[in-house]
Amino acid sequence: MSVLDEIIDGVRADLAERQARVSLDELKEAAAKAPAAKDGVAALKGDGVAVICEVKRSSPSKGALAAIADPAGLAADYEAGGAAAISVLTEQRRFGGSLADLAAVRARVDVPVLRKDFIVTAYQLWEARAHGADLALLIVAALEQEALVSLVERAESIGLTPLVEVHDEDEVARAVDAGAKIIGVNARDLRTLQVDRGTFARVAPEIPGHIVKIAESGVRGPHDLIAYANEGADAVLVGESLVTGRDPRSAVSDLVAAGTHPALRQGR
Ligand SMILES: O=P(O)(O)OC[C@@H](O)[C@@H](O)c1c[nH]c2ccccc12
Repeated sequence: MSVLDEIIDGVRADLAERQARVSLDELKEAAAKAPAAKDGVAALKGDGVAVICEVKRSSPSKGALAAIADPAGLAADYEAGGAAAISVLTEQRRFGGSLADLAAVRARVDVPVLRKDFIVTAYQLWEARAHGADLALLIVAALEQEALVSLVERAESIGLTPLVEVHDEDEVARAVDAGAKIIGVNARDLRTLQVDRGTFARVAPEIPGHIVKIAESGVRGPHDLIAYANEGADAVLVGESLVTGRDPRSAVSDLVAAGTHPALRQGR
């Protein structure tokens, strides 16, 4: 069984517990009361390279990264540094996240918020919206095509912008067929947990021009952002290097400065 399969087994078990506690109707009521969803595509399409910053306590590859006692405070630092959006890991077993983290971050920042999890049912999309998310991650490798198509449609119908994650050319074709408007290319293969920073350069040319392209994982600092920008990234998604660094706000502003540098813009 791959790591991805193991993670999803755990996600399904936790999901069954929540479904036993909270009905879909209750979630829909909460979603109706949530602040209107922000436009995820617009937030990532400005001048320069948008920086999406992640609230991430641990990971299956590295174990514990940072305690993050105050996820909303961290998100506020990210926003102050110029983050275009905040990604909140809500998977509990391997990443140490929760829906409470998502709600806390949502209450604190104005930029769009992504629910980062292993979404396999529409119930989780309603949870995302009920806790104030604007975007939701859908991982192609975790879903049959039929499920992917229906989750993309459902996400959009409830106001969420799907961020569809791929890690090879075949998955790009599936994401495009499913109608993705934002595609994230994950340099980490979730089946093996190996990072290959060449993934974006290989896979991005397969993504049609009108689709927002995000380079995900393994961004250590401005030099990686610049490399991804030169390969056509509209945005980067950064977790580990921010949560393990000393000063997340200045680390984000260094990334944002690199991504808006005039020399970079000319080349894009
Ligand atoms: O911490 P990093 O290497 O900067 O990566 C962030 C993000 O890309 C990574 O957390 C991620 C990308 N896709 C995912 C899917 C599920 C869980 C986590 C992820």
